[in-house]
Amino acid sequence: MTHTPINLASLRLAPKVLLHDHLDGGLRPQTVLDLARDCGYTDLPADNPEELRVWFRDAADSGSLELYLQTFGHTVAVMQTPAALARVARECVEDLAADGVVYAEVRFAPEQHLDAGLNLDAVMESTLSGFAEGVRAVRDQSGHDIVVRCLVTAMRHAARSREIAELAVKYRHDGVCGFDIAGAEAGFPPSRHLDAFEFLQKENAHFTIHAGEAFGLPSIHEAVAFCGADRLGHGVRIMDDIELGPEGTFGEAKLGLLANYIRDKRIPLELCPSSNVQTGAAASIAEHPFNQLAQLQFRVTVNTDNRLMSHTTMSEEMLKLVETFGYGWSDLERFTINAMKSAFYSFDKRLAIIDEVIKPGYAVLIG
Ligand SMILES: O=c1[nH]cnc2c1ncn2[C@H]1C[C@H](O)[C@@H](CO)O1
Ligand SMILES: [Zn+2]
Repeated sequence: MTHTPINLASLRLAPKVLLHDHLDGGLRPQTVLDLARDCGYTDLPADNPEELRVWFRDAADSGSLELYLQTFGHTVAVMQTPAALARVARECVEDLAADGVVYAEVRFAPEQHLDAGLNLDAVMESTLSGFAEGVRAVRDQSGHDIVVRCLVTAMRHAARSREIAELAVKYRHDGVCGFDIAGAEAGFPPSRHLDAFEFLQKENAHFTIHAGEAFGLPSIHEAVAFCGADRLGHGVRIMDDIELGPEGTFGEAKLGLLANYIRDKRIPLELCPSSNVQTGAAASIAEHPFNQLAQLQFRVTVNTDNRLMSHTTMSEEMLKLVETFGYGWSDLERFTINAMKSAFYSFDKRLAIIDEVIKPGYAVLIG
C-alpha cells in the first residue's frame, strides 16, 4: 500500500479539528452582500462577491493587528438580527464540514451584536440555533457528523468580560464550551479581566486567551500565571523565550522559564499561520515558528482564525505547512490529535473522536 499524495483534494478528506475560528471572520462574501442588502448597510467596499473576497484579504494583509481588526466592522455590521446570526452560524458549519472538519470550536463576541436592539440572550439563542441547524443539515445532506461548539468571546478593550463570562456559563449545556478574550492586545493585558477568569475557575469552566500575537511574553505570562488560561490563542511570541542551538538546531535549544512551563504543562498553542503573517506576527509562513515549536514538542495545533480575512480553510492552512516544512500525513495526524486532546469537550468524547474518526481517517491516507 502506498501513501495518498498530499494535495488540497486529499487534505479535504482528512479528518480535521479546529479550535480557533471566529464566526464573524468566516462569512461567505455572498452572504455579507445579502445581509447588507437585507439590513440596509451601505458601507461595503465592493458590490460583488469576488471583489469583496479580495477586498477583505487585501485589507487584512495590513501588517498590524489593529488594522486587521478594522475589517470586522463590515461583518459585524451585518450580523445584528436573529436571522442573520442564525444564517452565518449555519453556513459556518456547512463550510467547515465541506472542508472535512469533524470537530470545531467557533468563537464570537455577543456584545458586538446588540446594535439593532437584541439582548445577549437573543444573540446567543439565534447563533446556537444556527449551529444546531447546520449540524442537522450536514447530517441530512452528507450523512457525516460534525461536532460544533461555541466559545463566547469578550472584547478586551471593553469592560463587559465578567458579564460575558457569566453568559458562557449560562449556556454551557446548550452548545457553549468556553470563553475567550480577543481584540487589540497591546495596552489591554489579560489581567484587566481577572474578575471574569476567577469567576470561570470557580465554575470549573474552560477558557482560552488571545495572547502572544501582537504583544510579547508579558501577555503570555499573565494569561497563564495570573489568569489560568487552559489554552493560548496564537502564543507565537513564546519563541522570544527560546534560544535555538547553533545554526537554528533544536537539540541544544534553551528554553526560558515561561517557555518551559508552557511546554511542561502541555498548554496548547492555537497557531494560525496565515493570520499571523497578515498581522505581522510572522514575516512569512517560512519564518513562522510553527515548525520550531513542533520540533521542540510544544502542543501545537493548526487553525484558521478568520477564513474570510485570510481567504483560507483548514485544508489550505495544512497545505501551506506541508509545502513549507515538508510534513507528511503522520505529522498532520499528530497536530490533529493534539487539537482533539486540547478541545473543551469531555474526555470520553475526545477519545472517541480520536479512536473512531481521526486515527482510522489518517490510516487510510497513510496507507
Ligand atoms: O487574531 C485575532 N486577534 C485578536 N482579535 C481577533 C482576532 N481575530 C478576530 N478577532 C476579534 C475580531 C472579532 O470581531 C472578535 C470576535 O470574534 O475577535
Ligand atoms: Zn483569533
